[in-house]
Amino acid sequence: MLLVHDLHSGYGSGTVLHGLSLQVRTGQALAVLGRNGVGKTTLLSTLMGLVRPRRGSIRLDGCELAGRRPDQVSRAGIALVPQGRRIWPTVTVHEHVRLAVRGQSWPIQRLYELFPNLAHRRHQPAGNLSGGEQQMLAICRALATGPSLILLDEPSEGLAPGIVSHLATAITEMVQSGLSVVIVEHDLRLAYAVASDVAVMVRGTVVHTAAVDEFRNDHRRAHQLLGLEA
Ligand SMILES: Nc1ncnc2c1ncn2[C@@H]1O[C@H](COP(=O)(O)OP(=O)(O)OP(=O)(O)O)[C@@H](O)[C@H]1O
Repeated sequence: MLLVHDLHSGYGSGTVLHGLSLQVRTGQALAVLGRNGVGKTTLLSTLMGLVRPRRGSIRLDGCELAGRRPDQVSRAGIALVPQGRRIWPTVTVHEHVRLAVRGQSWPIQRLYELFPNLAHRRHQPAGNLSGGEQQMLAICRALATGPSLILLDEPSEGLAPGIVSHLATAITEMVQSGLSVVIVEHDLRLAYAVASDVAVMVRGTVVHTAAVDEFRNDHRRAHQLLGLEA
C-alpha cells in the first residue's frame, strides 16, 4: 500500500504541492485528475524522488521513501512512465526491455505476452514504432524493473482513440495481476476504464476522492472540479 501524508514540494522558491495526502491500496488503480497546472506531474515526480519533498511522508508497504533518490525509490518498487515516453529512437525494442529487466516478477516473455505488437517488432529501433507502440514500450520498460506500484503520466497523450482502448486493456491486465497504479490522465474515458477510484487535485492538494462510478455520475461535482460540461 502507498500512503502519502502531508506532502509538500516544489521548484526553487515556489511551492507546488501543499500538504497533499492520498492512499493507494495494493492492486488498486487510482486516477489523479485535475485542471492544467494543479501539480499532477509534480506529484508523480515527487513520489519517484525526482523532486525532493520539503515535508511529509511517502510510505510504500511501510517503507519510508520521502527524501530517497530515484534509483532507491525504483529498487523499493515504484516505476514511473513519464509524460512524453522518453524512449531512445535508435535503440531496439528488445534492448529497451532487456536493459531495464530486474528481478523475476515480469520476465521478458510475460511482457511480450502483454504487448504482442512489441514482440513482433522487438528487433526494430524504437524510433520506427507508432506513438501507441512507443507508449506500450515505455510501460513495458517500467514493468521490467519489477515494480509493485507504477506511475503513469498522461499515457493517452497524442494517441488515437483505438490505440487508447488497447492501452486500457493492457493497464487493466496489469492491475488484475496485482500491480498498484497511479494514473494522471486528461482522457476521462481511459481514467474511468482502468481506475477504481479518483483523487481530484486543486492547487497542489487532493480536495476530493471517490469511487469512479460515484464520481462519473456526479456531473455537477466533476463540472466544478475539472471544468467539464455539466
Ligand atoms: N521543472 C519545473 N520548474 C519550475 N516550475 C515547474 C516545473 N515543472 C512544473 N512547474 C510548475 O509547477 C506547477 C505545476 O505543474 P505540473 O506540471 O505539476 O502540473 P500538472 O497538473 O501536471 O499540469 P498539466 O495537466 O498541464 O500537465 C505549474 O505552475 C508549473 O509551471
